[in-house]
Amino acid sequence: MQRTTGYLRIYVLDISAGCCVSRSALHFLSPCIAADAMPIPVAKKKTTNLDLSWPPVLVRDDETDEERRLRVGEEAEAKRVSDNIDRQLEAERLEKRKTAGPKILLLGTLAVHLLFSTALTIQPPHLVGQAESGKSTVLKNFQLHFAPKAFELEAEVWRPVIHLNLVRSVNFIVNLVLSRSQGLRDSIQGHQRMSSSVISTDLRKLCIRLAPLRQVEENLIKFLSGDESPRPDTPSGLKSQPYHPAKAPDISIPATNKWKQALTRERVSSDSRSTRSLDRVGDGQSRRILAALGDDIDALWKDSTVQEILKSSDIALEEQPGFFLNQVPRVTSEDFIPRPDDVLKARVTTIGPEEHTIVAEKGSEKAKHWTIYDVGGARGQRAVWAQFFDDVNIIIFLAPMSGFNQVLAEDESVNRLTDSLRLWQTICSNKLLAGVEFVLFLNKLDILDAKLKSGIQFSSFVTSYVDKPNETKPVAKYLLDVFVSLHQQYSPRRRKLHPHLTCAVDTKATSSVIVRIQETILVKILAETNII
Ligand SMILES: Nc1nc2c(ncn2[C@@H]2O[C@H](COP(=O)(O)OP(=O)(O)OP(=O)(O)O)[C@@H](O)[C@H]2O)c(=O)[nH]1
Ligand SMILES: [Mg+2]
Repeated sequence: MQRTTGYLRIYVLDISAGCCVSRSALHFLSPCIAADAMPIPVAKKKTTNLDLSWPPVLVRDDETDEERRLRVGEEAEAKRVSDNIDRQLEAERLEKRKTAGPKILLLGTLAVHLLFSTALTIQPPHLVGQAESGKSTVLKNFQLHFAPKAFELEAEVWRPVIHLNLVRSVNFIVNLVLSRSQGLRDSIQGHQRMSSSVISTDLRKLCIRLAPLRQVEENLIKFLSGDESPRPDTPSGLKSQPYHPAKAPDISIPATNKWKQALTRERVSSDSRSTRSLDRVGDGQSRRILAALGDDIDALWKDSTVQEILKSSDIALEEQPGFFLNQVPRVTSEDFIPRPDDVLKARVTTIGPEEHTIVAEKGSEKAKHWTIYDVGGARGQRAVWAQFFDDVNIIIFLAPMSGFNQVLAEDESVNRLTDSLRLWQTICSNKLLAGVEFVLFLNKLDILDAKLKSGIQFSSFVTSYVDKPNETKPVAKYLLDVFVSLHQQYSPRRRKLHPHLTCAVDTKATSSVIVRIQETILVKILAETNII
């Protein structure tokens, strides 16, 4: 229904027999029905000429006593039904109110990029950019914090994703080693090449023994995308990416979590821990191959030549998403059930906005619904993101501090930290969000720490950081100050900012941050309802 200037126009009207329409809705519609659903002028001031009483009285002049008795009976019944519906609706509304919880929007740099290019018609410098800030990982932390049982039940569903993460890392290394071994062109510019003679026959043989993992990668891709046909690039968005010289490829699975739902159903409908049911679920064969090759995978990762090749190529696989090579025996064992920290480390690129409802399992929040919107980086999804602005209590913005020496995957001329700062400025200055409180996660503190400890100089990339110690604490404090001052400078009006230095894969530390976010939301709600 839509109100146009001076007219009430009904575009969709379907009141079929048995259809539940509340009295208030019928009140509103009755004049239009009487006017054959034609546009009618809406009285601007006086509406008394419209009979809005219920039930609508359509009494014939020649009505007999019997007809009157029937009509009055029908009207009484109609009123009873209508009152019932109203009561039901009110009860539903109250129930919903009881369980309705906060709404949170998770934003990281890439999502904000695209979102604002639509909402404000600003043409951002780069339309594709930085992902991996940790949005989905924070979402998992919320799930673990509020609904640990549900999280644990779902953990097994992540196993094929973790296996795919692992297999892709292995295939990446094998590609790298073989390319050296065969004297193929090294596409990593500016890095020292190793001569083919450095690769021992044993290492070459090890790589050949691991060849079946290519097929495992294909199988897991098909399995997760629900695709039966052997295509390298499935329409579902889960892509078998080409070999990249410096990075093990990510997995992209479309939003809506269909793969998870499908796998959860399979898991629930069978005893998935038995080998028979594993075959039925579909990843049984991949698991058996991985279990058989576990020792070889471990040997590959621990091989000194492999480590040397990675180091000389400036590739720190352990800092890349979806890294499981340091836990090969456990992850490749046939009875592997992922632990919460494995699930947090599992990497799937989010495509499209996802709405997640978490039903709190315990405490004062029990049965409360937390709605969290996790947005990803797909270009085609940008138009729908703006709708998530409505009604959110809090926006969590994630900026990975470890990105100071990295560039965007899709635009190598842009530093990741610069990109985060620009987007933070854009989101802070957005008028639509003037009334929304922001939680800032300066994330990946652990990776920042590892990088600085390995000798990478922060000031070489952030030249304004002069003569200060190359240590985690002062660097993190410096970044925090920069983000806070941008927020102060660009917010349309004063508002609170809740900044945190985080490591989203540390569930304990993140859990205490979530408790603080809970308190923030509570204070905000109380303030809005004038209780404080
Ligand atoms: N070491 C470390 N890894 C992290 C941290 N936060 C996230 N990660 C990892 O970084 C990877 C990317 O995180 P995601 O949560 O998938 O990133 P995202 O922002 O959702 O990325 P898109 O979905 O592509 O937009 C995952 O493998 C996480 O486990 C952190 O604080 N420390
Ligand atoms: Mg994500």
